[in-house]
Amino acid sequence: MKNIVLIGFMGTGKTTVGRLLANRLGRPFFDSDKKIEYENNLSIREIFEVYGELYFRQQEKMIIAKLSRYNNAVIATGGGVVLSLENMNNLKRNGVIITLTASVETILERTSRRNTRPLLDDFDQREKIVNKLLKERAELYYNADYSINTNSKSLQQVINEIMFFLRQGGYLRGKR
Ligand SMILES: Nc1ncnc2c1ncn2[C@@H]1O[C@H](COP(=O)(O)OP(=O)(O)O)[C@@H](O)[C@H]1O
Ligand SMILES: O=C(O)C1=C[C@@H](OP(=O)(O)O)[C@@H](O)[C@H](O)C1
Ligand SMILES: [Mg+2]
Repeated sequence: MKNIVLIGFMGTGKTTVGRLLANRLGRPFFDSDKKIEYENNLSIREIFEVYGELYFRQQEKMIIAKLSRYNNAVIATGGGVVLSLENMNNLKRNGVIITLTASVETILERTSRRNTRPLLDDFDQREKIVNKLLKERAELYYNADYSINTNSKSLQQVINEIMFFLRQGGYLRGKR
């Protein structure tokens, strides 16, 4: 069975939704950021601080290439995965791609709970940075099989919507 791959901006819910969806489907779950942290024995924040973003993007490419060879998994990606066409081609080869979206307001609210995202460190500039990055990336997030606006939807609602799409698309082979 194809992998189910979640893409989208920071704070749209990829990591949280991915884990719950994998539970619901009884499939293995992988988060590319978690894998990068594990393989480097450093947090994403530390990787950015010590080695810089370029190194992080190289690590991300390697991990995405690896995860893309899996089957039947749910894969949550980092928000910048779309910046590389190579990443997207790898993920698409054996995956159905679902984009999660949210408004700037929702993104700011959800990403303010934990400061684990080095790109959003500058507190006073966060709204500006989110707007700028969204502008640069918005089009890239269209590169998907399905898209869900998660604004004012509960996690359960988002997961139900994904399940509906997967069933309709025949991605679940008649399973619940
Ligand atoms: N639909 C939702 N409703 C309410 N909170 C959400 C929703 N989706 C995600 N969150 C919360 O937003 C925060 C960021 O979610 P996360 O899964 O880390 O996003 P991402 O991996 O896309 O950056 C978490 O605290 C998570 O619980
Ligand atoms: O958008 C980005 O460039 C990033 C998103 C983060 O993941 P989440 O989207 O899960 O927050 C993480 O990969 C890193 O901080 C860079
Ligand atoms: Mg995440």
